[in-house]
Formats: sequence, C-alpha cells, structure tokens
Amino acid sequence: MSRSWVSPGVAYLARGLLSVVVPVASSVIIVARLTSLKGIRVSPWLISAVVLGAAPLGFAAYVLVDERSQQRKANRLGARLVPRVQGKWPGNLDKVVNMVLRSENEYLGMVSVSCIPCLCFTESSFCVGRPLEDEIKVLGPTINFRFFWEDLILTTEPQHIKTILATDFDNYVKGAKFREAADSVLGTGVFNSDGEIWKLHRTMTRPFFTHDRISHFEIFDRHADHAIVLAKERFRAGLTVDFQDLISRFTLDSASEFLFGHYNAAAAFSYAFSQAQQSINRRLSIGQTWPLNEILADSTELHMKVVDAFLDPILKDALEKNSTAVEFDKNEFSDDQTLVDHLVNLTSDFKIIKDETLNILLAGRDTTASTLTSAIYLLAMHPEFLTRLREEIISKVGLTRRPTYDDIKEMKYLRAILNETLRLFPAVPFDVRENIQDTTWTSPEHGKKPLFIPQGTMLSYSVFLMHRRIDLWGPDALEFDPDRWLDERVKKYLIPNPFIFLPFNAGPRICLGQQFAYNEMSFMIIRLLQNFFTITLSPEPAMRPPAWWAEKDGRQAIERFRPRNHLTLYAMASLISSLRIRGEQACRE
Ligand code: HEM
Repeated sequence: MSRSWVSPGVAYLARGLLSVVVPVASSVIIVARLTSLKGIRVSPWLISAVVLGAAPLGFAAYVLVDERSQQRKANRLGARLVPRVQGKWPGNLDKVVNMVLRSENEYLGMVSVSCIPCLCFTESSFCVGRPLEDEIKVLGPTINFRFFWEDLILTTEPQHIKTILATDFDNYVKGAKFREAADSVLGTGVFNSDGEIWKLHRTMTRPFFTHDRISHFEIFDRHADHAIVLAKERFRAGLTVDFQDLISRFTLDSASEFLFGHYNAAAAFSYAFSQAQQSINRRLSIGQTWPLNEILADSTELHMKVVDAFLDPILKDALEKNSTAVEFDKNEFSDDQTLVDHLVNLTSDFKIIKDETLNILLAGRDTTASTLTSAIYLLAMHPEFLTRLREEIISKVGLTRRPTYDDIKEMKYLRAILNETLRLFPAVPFDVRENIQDTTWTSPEHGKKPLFIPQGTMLSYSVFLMHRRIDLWGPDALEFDPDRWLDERVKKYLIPNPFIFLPFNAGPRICLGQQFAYNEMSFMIIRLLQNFFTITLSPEPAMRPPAWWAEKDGRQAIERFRPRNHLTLYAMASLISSLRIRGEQACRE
C-alpha cells in the first residue's frame, strides 16, 4: 500500500486544477494574441464568455465526436452499440437522483440504475427508476447505462461473462479506478492488481491453497467450538444470537490463524481493518470524485496505522526467523506453516508479503461469513431442508465426532445446500472489469449483430442477477430448492451451460480459496447442526424488509431480511445487529 504526504483530496484537486487551468489559460492566451495581432479591441465580456464556455463546449464536442466514432467503429466491425437505458434528463441524471432517493429501501438488484463509474460494487447499485428486470426485459441482458455520457455496461449474460473471465481474459483488467480506491489498504496484492504484478502474486500464493493445507480442520474446530459455546451461553440466558456477527468473528479468527498464526490479539486489528475496508467501499460508492471526500486526510490512514502496528511485528519476526533458518525446498510445506511462513520463504520484500496477506484476508473473510449467514437464513426459512441436512450429518458424522475432509466430500446434500445458497445469494453479487481494446460480444438475441464494446469501458457483471434468470435456471429459479443440484435439473440446465453458475468466478482469476471456503463452511454447518436442531429467525425491526415488499413478485415478496452489497453481500441493518437466530440445544448436551 502506498502512503502519500498529501491527502487524496489535495492530490485530486491539484490534478483537476491543472486540467481546468490549462484549457482556460490557453483560451485566454489565444484570444489575447489574436486581438493584439489584428489590433482589434475585444470586450472583456466576450473574453470571459470564451473562457467560461471553453470547458462545456469542449466537453459537448468530445461527447459528439465520441458517439460518432463509436458508431463508425461498430459499423466497421459489423456490430451494433449496446442498447442504452433511456433516462429523461441529460446524462441520465434523473436515474441518479432517483437512486439517491430510493436506494435505502430497494431490494438488491431489483431496480436500475446506478451508473457512477466504479459504483458497481456498492449497495446502492442498480436501484433506481424502472425495475432493472424490466430494463433487461426490454433491452436484453447486456445494457449500457451511459451515465453522464460515460459508458457503463452491465451484463447478466453467461456468454459475455465467460468472454470477460475466461476466453478473452487478456483484454480485461480490474482497472485503475478500482485500484486507486483500494490502494491505500490493499496495495498491489493479488486482489488489487493486474498484469505482471498480479501474476507474481497469484503464482506465489496459489501453492499454499492446494491439497492438505486447506483441510486445516483443527483451526476451524477450535474457533467453531468457541463460537458455539458463546451461542449456547446466550440461548441459556434466553437471548438470541446475532448470527452474522458471530460468524464474522469465526471466519476472521480462522482466517487470521490460517494466514499469520495469530488470532487472540486481533480485536483492535480486526476493527481497524474492517473500517479501512469500509473506506474502500465508501470510495467506490462515491465514484471517481471520492478524493474530494478526503481533502483533509486519507480516511484509511489511522486505521492502517493500527493494522500496521499489529501486522508489521509479526511479518518482521517471520522474515527474521526465515533468514536464520536452514535452507529448504521452497515447494515443500509443513502442516503447521502459515501463509506468512510460506511467503517469507519465497521473498524478503516486506511490502509484497504484507500486501498479499491483507489481500487474502479481505478476499477470504467476509465471503464465507456472508455465505454462512445466507445459508442459516435459508435453513431457518425451510425447516424441511434443515431436517434432511441434519439427517445426513447424523448418518455420516454422528452428533459429536469432528468431521473430516472425506466426510465432507461425501455429503452431497450439504454441498447442494451450499451451492443453492451461493446461487441465490452469491457473496460477490456484482463485480467489475475494464476492457483494454475495442471488442465485440456475440449478440444475446439470435440473428442480431454482435455488440460493440469500446475500449476502456467500465463493465459490470452480475452473477447475482444471472443466477436468478428463469430462462437459464427454469421456472422455479427464484425458489430455494437444494434438490435442483441432485435431480435431472442439473443435466437440463447446468451441465450444458456451466457458466450460468459462477459464485467463485472462472478463468485465470478464479477464486483461489474456493476449496478452503467449501471446507470451512461445511465444517461450521456440521458443527452447528450437531449442536442445534432448530433455527428460528428473530428479526429486529431494522432488518425487516419494508411492508410493501410483500406486494411485489419473486423473492422480494417472501424475503425476511434485506440483502445488501458493498464488496460482499450482507444482511442489513448494519453488520452488528441483524439476522438473529434462536437455537435449541440438541441431545448432545
Ligand atoms: C464463499 C466464499 C467465497 C466466495 C463466494 C469467493 C468469491 C470470489 C470471487 C467472485 C473472486 C473474484 C474476484 C475478482 O476477480 O474480482 C474471488 C477471488 C479471490 N478469492 Fe475468493 N471467494 C470466497 C472465499 C475465499 C477464501 C476463503 C479465500 C482465501 C482464504 C479466497 C481467496 C481469494 C483470492 C486470493 C482471490 C483473488 C484471485 C485473483 O484475483 O487471482 N476466497 N473470490
């Protein structure tokens, strides 16, 4: 992560000033020169008008030229422009106003449009105007919001997502806008880099996620036990448990121990890291002008000082130990090695090690907490599936034994529950890329020209919306039905079209922690259901959806919590008080 001596706001203003001062000064110089050459006296009003008009006129000319050039390039490639959302005000401003007014109460992904470039990760995304569903029905699964005359393309089309993630991978990057917003926290780690730097990080980290290491069940066991003891204490006192909070602590403790071998001292660190992460989210939600919100100071700076104070000594210690250790094979791992042990064995570059560790912590912590929270919510809504799952757990593992990797591998129903949860509530519901070169995408409608994608476009893709498409998943796509992973529907929908299910993405940038995540989540669910046999939702008023949701169609009508999104999906309200469960202890006690 790079720290600068000027605040992001001051740096942004300085850059902005240059881009205003240069055209204005040039206009003044040109007008003054012309008038003095010709000996003409020009009114100061005219000079002011030229000066003031230069920027908007220049912008209008740029928009016109850009539009024409896009159309020409599309024609040349035998393609057409991506269908555009039509707002009523210039630059689709009405859509943005609507978004600001309505974002608070809308169902995730139901309404269009939030198109501030870079906003695709935020909770207010796609939440304005006519329902996004309707926009897609009219315009197709790939649409351009063209907000403030800047292209922002959203796709829910498996073919296009496959192109971005896999078949034309080299043409798509995370891009500078995302990187800038996350740089002060994540630096250039695997999650936040492109090109050669990304390759370096991924190559370094990938070996750590293979095979035995990700079956580190002792770590999960210790922290699962701790969480369950705490939950039982509350239930005995007649209280409920904020499951989202409990499980976030479990995943943080497990990830911290897995990554750097420490977890107890992590309270201040964990809080500071969460706050720094919230700052990234805020930046992304504001869009490109986020530095203006940080004129006085970098909003991540204080939090990152706490993170540094915790992490730096651990990393330095690991580096020091490694420098005195006997040389050994860099591809050999011992069972008790942490990620940091592994990294210091590969490089002595402090920044690389630190960036990587923080990136993996970010990538791995909230995603599993989110999925476990959604799974428990869905099981509470469907006690019949909970009973079946519990039967599988009891028959394969019993009520007390610690589950093993082989147990989990054989538990088909548990995997179906997790996949069905990830289908309806994927932990990363919206994601973003930018394309380097002009390109075309095959038309989603048969017989029509391909779609033209101009270089440098902000491309948002939503697996959340894709996973709920009735044309891809069948008429019951919006229902939580784990059996769709076990019956003929797999052959009918998924096998012929595997890119319709992408909770972990695909291609060279596919999630590195996928198997680790399945293991951790399976382990925790087994432990929970060995201990508790019912789950009852006990929603606080703040987490309940507005009453009018019940009059809508689809999941919105039946949902009993409000799914929201920052970098990952979570249950509103706040991460602190939401999804409460009431559990009853099973016969184990
Ligand atoms: C249910 C759990 C999880 C889900 C749904 C999930 C999903 C994803 C997705 C969608 C991406 C791609 C992001 C992008 O390229 O923009 C990703 C990347 C990544 N994930 Fe996960 N993840 C999960 C758990 C984990 C865990 C537990 C770890 C590590 C302990 C992890 C490590 C990573 C890393 C390192 C990347 C970056 C890969 C790269 O850019 O090359 N993930 N994950």
